[in-house]
Parts: sequence; C-alpha cells; structure tokens
Amino acid sequence: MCPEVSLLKVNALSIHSEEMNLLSPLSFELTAGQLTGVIGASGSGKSLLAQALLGSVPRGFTLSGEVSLPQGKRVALSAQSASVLDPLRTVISQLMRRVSPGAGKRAAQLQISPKIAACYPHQLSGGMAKKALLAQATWQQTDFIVADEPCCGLDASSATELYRYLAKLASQERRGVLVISHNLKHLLTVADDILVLKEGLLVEKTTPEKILKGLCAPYTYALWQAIPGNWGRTDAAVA
Ligand SMILES: Nc1ncnc2c1ncn2[C@@H]1O[C@H](COP(=O)(O)OP(=O)(O)OP(=O)(O)O)[C@@H](O)[C@H]1O
Repeated sequence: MCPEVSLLKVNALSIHSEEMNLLSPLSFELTAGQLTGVIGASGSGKSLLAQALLGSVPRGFTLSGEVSLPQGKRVALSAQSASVLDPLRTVISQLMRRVSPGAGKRAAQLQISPKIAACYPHQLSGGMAKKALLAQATWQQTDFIVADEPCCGLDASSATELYRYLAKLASQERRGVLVISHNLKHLLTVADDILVLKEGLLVEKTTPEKILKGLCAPYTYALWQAIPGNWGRTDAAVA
C-alpha cells in the first residue's frame, strides 16, 4: 500500500468584499490518493470553494488565504456548467488539445462516445456535457482534480459509474480528487472524507463512517436525514 502524501493545503481561504463574506475563512488538507466530497445546500459556497482553489473569485470580491501545492503539482477543474466549453469547437477537438499519454484508456472508461466527441457544446444533453467536462479535466493528467457536480443530470447508472471512476482516479492513480455533490448517498459510498458547508462556513470535515454512526454535526445529520429513504429516521447507524 502506498504511503499517503499530503498534497494540497488550504489555509484560511475566504472570499469577501467590504459588504459581505461569501466564503468565511476555512482551512483543510487534501491528500493524494483520496476522494474528498463537498456537501451542502444550494448556495452554501461549494462552487465558490472550487473556484477559489483555482484562484478565481467573482468580480468585485477578494480572495484571501493560501492554497499551497508541492512544487510542480497542478489542479484541474471540471466545471459545473458547460458554458466553459468553447462553443466553436467540437468536444473531441477541445479534448485533443489537452491529450496526454494514456488518454485513450480514460476515454474508454468515461465512455465518451463518438456521438459526444463529434458534438459542438450546444448539441450536448446535460449528462453528455458532464462527461465532456470531466474528461477535459482528467485528460490533463493533473495531480489534483476538482469536479463540481460531475454527475448532475446523469441517469442513476451513469452517475454510479462516474463516481466509481472518480474513486479509481484517487485510489489507483493516486490523484487527489475533490467532488462537489448534492448526492450525499453517493458520497457516503465513495468518499474518504467529506467537507460540509453551510452558508459559506465549513461546518466540519468528517468521514462517511462517522456520518453513518451519527457522530457528526447536527447540520450534517440533517443532510443525512434528507436522503430519500432516510426521511424521519433517527438511526444513522443503519443507513
Ligand atoms: N458573482 C457573484 N456575486 C455575488 N454573489 C455570488 C456570486 N457567485 C455566487 N454568489 C453567492 O455565493 C453563494 C454561494 O454560491 P455557490 O455558487 O458557491 O453555491 P453552491 O453551494 O455551489 O450552490 P449550488 O449547489 O446551487 O450550485 C450564493 O449565495 C451565491 O448567491
């Protein structure tokens, strides 16, 4: 078994203006070879955190704090919206610009069909666009991948397949993978750690094991109770 190497350190990262805090100072570490989930209600700051990790903030806001990576390590973002794709290029021509050795194998795993490959962005369904966005991030062969809602819009079996693929990127390729998701049920299955955000604040960094035992913050527990099938349940230990 490979020893775990700390890959990415976040120290007091925040997004703010004179009037408001969008992301309050938060600190955590992400580890190579692990999949970390980010969960929280809509508007809790998940996408802002993803952008902040890559040094980007909304116009009029300031980024403070530090994101440090070992020298030579890089981060790729699989964005939430397909608007980041070049509207004038087919998916395959955009992917080939980032191609690297081994990309063919990953294309097969991600099942980028010839149909998706040949599409211009406006011709993609929501799920097809998600696969194209994730492929674009993984093909860059970076040491760290941030995937913002990679499975939103996918059918259940494609989503399960994609979560398994993300977990393999971490466990087999020893990459650090951060997955932002509304789907706590999937994250409980694949994540090593889970960051819980609420209104721009980091509630806690916890683990699926702790959540399933109910050993978590009340807000995290409420998210667990919101999973269809858990409504009204108070026995987290048998999720
Ligand atoms: N450009 C912006 N200017 C001002 N406020 C913004 C901007 N972008 C995001 N926000 C605010 O920051 C907060 C967090 O937004 P963010 O997109 O990170 O939420 P999220 O947790 O990813 O939500 P969702 O799950 O719905 O995608 C929201 O209240 C949002 O209104």
